[in-house]
Amino acid sequence: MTERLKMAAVGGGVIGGGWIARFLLSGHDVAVFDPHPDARRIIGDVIAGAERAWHRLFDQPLPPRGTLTFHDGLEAAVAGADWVQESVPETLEIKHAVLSAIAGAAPAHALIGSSTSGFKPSDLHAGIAKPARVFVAHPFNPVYLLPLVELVAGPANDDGILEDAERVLARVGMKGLKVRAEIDAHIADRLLEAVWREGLWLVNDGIATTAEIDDAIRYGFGLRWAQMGLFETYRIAGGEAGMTHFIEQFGPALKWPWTKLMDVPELTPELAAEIGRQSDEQSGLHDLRTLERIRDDNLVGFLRVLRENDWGAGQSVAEMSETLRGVVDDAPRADTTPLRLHEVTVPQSWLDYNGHMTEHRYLQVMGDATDAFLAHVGMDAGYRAAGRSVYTVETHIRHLDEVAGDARLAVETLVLGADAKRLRLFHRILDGERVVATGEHMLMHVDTAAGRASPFDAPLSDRIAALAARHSAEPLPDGAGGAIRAIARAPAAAEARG
Ligand SMILES: NC(=O)C1=CN([C@@H]2O[C@H](COP(=O)(O)OP(=O)(O)OC[C@H]3O[C@@H](n4cnc5c(N)ncnc54)[C@H](O)[C@@H]3O)[C@@H](O)[C@H]2O)C=CC1
Ligand SMILES: C[N+](C)(C)CC(=O)CC(=O)[O-]
Repeated sequence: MTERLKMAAVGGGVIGGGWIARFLLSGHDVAVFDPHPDARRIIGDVIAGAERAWHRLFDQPLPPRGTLTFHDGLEAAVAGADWVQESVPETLEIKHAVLSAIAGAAPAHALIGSSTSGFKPSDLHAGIAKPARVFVAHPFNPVYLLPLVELVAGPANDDGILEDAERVLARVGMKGLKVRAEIDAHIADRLLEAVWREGLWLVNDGIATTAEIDDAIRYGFGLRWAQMGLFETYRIAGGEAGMTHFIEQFGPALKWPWTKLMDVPELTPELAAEIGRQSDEQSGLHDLRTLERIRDDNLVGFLRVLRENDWGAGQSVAEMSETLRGVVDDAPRADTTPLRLHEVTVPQSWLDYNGHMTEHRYLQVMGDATDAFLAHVGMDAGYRAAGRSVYTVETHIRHLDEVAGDARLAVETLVLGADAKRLRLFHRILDGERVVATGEHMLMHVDTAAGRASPFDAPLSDRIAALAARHSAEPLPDGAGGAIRAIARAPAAAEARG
């Protein structure tokens, strides 16, 4: 049984809303305090966008959402919480008042993270009577998609608090990065501020528009940064001689007066208005929700590729996918007959020239459903590392109906038979109520080192046998055991000539 955590969110704006969505979609309960009169609607919109993005990111059933409650007072929201996330405006006065109230009302074991972008833990602690449980947990927007959280503690914190925080964050798919020492703006905002400062100068000096600066990022180095960051990218840029050569070649330029990093242009009303005008010209054809959707779809695409390549943030997504499977396996629906273990939203890139899901994607959906089944019966990385796996030796697919982009597909799975070494699975792909395909698959258990068939190991064999026995009470599904329909073959060439 996976323990459901009790989360509290104080502040539910851009960042608080993102935390709330991530917690809920991971299956944990969230209690919210935000005095904004529209807080429920604003948070509801963020959750809807986040759920849409998660359906595109994770090709599997999501656990039932946790319970969301709104409270009129901060004390009621944080009562009984395991984790409280503070995301109120970035003003030290407000942070002190709110964090003091949280630390006074939350249980002694609660972890209290502040989303602050720039304040050090000691800045926060200076205005709090009970600072030991309050630390910096700085996320990135959109919080429900980007895994990073910078974790910073100060001298007043309990020992080991960041390690505890890391463990909780891993359960909601986030990567805690412990910052070794307190500094203003942690690590990432130092870097972001440097680029932001330079961007403001380039607009101020009339060198580039907001759109041109964004193009300079998104068509070039921004793409590199998402997957390798700064130093690994430059190591490669040093060629065969590597990083040392890169520094020799480009290091001296750092002393040239290229940048204006120590200064910031006067943010006059005129400059702010000009940046606003350029930004409207660049992005004003899309409303905020459309821009958020475009951003989320692009991020999901990157994350999916990084996951396929087992690289960077994609590893966090893969780990979260396993965590979510665990949560779903605890839910009653995992025991239904037939099993429903796999769901996927059809990306536009899966469509063919007819505008329908192309044929090999049907097999991909079935293959992923088979993997979900194998995980369900206990075939995990440890089992495979011990030299045991399954190979598919035969497949018969019936393509029954068209599937459009963005369709949410679910797969029902029956065990039609099993013996010591073989497993016969039957999948039905459903688009709502419509059966759009069926697939029947024979899988062979193998000893991968010896390269030959071998019996399933216990307890996998017992779980498969139990499911096979339960599923044998079901009528044989339509299409099971079928072969491709015969049509008359053309006469042989010689006969045709005669
Ligand atoms: N917006 C961003 O890109 C990022 C912001 N952050 C940090 O997150 C925190 C929040 O920023 P945003 O979400 O952008 O601000 P926001 O203005 O969107 O949201 C702040 C929310 O706090 C609520 N609030 C105000 N006083 C409150 C109180 N006393 N108790 C409870 N709720 C209260 C407001 O009603 C509002 O909904 C800040 O510390 C900021 O530095 C961190 C990462 C990125
Ligand atoms: C602008 N900002 C300092 C609030 C940005 C962040 O803190 C992180 C982000 O999401 O870019």
